[in-house]
Amino acid sequence: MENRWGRTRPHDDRPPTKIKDKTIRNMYKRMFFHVKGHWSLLLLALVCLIANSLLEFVIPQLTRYTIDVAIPAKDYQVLPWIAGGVLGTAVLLGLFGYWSSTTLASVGQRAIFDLRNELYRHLQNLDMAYYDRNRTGDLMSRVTSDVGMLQQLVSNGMMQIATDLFTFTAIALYMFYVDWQLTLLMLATFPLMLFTTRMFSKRIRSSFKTVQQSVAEVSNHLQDTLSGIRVIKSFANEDYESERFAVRSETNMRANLRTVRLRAVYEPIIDLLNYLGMVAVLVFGAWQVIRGNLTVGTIVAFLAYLRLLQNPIRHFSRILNTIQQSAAAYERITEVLETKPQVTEKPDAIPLPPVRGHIRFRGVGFSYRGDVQVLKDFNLEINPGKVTALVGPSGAGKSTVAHLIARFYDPQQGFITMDGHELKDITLKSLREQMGVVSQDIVLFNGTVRDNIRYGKPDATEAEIMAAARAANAHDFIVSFPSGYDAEIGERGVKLSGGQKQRLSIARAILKNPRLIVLDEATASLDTESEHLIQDALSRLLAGRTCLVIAHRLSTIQSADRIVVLDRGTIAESGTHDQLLALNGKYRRLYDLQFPQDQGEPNPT
Ligand SMILES: Nc1ncnc2c1ncn2[C@@H]1O[C@H](COP(=O)(O)OP(=O)(O)OP(=O)(O)O)[C@@H](O)[C@H]1O
Repeated sequence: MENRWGRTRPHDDRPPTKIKDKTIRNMYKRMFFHVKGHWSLLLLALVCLIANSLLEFVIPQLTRYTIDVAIPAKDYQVLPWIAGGVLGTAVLLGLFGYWSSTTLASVGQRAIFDLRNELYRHLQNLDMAYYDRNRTGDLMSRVTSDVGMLQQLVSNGMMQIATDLFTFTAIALYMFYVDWQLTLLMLATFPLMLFTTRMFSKRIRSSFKTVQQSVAEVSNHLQDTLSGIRVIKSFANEDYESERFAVRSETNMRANLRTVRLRAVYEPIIDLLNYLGMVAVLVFGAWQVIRGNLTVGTIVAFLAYLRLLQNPIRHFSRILNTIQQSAAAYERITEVLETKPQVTEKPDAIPLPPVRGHIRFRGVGFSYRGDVQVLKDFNLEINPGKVTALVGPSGAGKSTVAHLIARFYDPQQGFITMDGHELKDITLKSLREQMGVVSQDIVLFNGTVRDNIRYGKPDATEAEIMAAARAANAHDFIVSFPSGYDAEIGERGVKLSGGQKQRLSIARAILKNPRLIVLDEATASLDTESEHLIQDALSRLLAGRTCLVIAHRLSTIQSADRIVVLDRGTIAESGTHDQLLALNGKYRRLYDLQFPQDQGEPNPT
């Protein structure tokens, strides 16, 4: 299934997709669903917020009492009580405020913790085709900055709306009770505020989506260029890359400026409408006081309540930003979460019994993107305990065969069996656990040498780790490091030479001790010494197992039990080295190309 959101386009000038109100509703549902384990905390926060709203009533009432009762009655005794009442209320407001914000923050953090982990788990389970379509930087920004946006929503926006509604209704009802005419007059500005808010919210929301997309572009660029910094330096392209980065940063800056401009217009309009409400209360209220219908204290209290009533609207403009930002982020997160992996396990998939390694491809047809057929009616048998080598020109489909065995992709036609079980019928874990893949693209993780060797068997003992390192001819160079097995290797093993990295990856595979080995041979040429050590390590790795060797150089596979020559997705020839040479076909031509000096004579090495 093609993910319509999957690909991000650099320099995308198209207007951002509009976020629907439904997205916001779903987001709220989802965030509440995520905090459902923490209802008690949420309830506590709600109680504190309601207490806060109720306490807001107290100070204006005390003010009204002072002006209307205490001052005319010259009641000195009551003043310390009023002072105490105001200060006490302020202290309580502070306490409830503290409790509500800390509880909300902890609910928010937990909801985000769950969501981020779910997202990461989902990403881990998506298939390779998904990673072919999507860029790493973009996915990274979804797990980091987009999830962070939602955090804002959970801890600031979500409950604030509930309490604002509560405060608003309580105060409005009270004011109606005291003076309905004044209240109606005051509320006349609110429809205008709502209309303005709605009008701006749409624009702000879509401009936030542009901001998020531009963050993803920046992140993509960073990921590509920082991990490929060697290439950039070797081409002396630092300035060129800096310029390309500046272009992406500029898109981000412009998108941010647009949102700032929108808010800069929106907020003063709301303030103006607020003042309009105040003018109405002041003028109409004063007129009522002059006519003797209202007391001065009531007007003062009314003005204080007006501020409280307007607070939710003012908050709303701030929360609006958070909501818009989070909705944009939420949409990008759900795009990932709703993507179903194409390579899935059947509900009744069985674990593969201890593998012998009898692999059969039957009428397999495969293409990566549906346009170019990489394998066509492909039939291959790999015998257990034997070394089968795949050779052929670049792009013939050799690595694809290995990808299909590991079930990184599923074929569109035909089927593949392992010891008689169709791959689709067995669990992915049991298949991959019994395979060792040693690839030309060696990935070592940041950590110590020991951590990297142990990756295939996390519970390995020290003795097992060292035995594997010895078998891979890696022990000697490891102990020559000042901290030996505890030596930290940099990101992707940059502190090691190419040959050392290969030997570590062989040690990792030897320790895992799989029955089936897929060896995607390195094309990089190494010095003779290193080459010899690696070949020696490999022969130990392959001994007694079922092996599929994807060979780029023919020198290393001449002793294979069977050599299969691939050409444009089909098998052109197969047999032993000598049989194939005698056939005088494609293998012979490949061989003569690589060893022009021994025309006709098999190379004994
Ligand atoms: N992830 C992918 N998405 C799309 N097309 C791909 C992908 N991987 C490989 N291909 C295409 O499939 C074809 C076979 O590729 P494959 O890597 O299997 O060839 P190969 O024989 O291993 O080549 P080489 O010897 O150069 O590694 C090539 O045309 C390649 O461009």
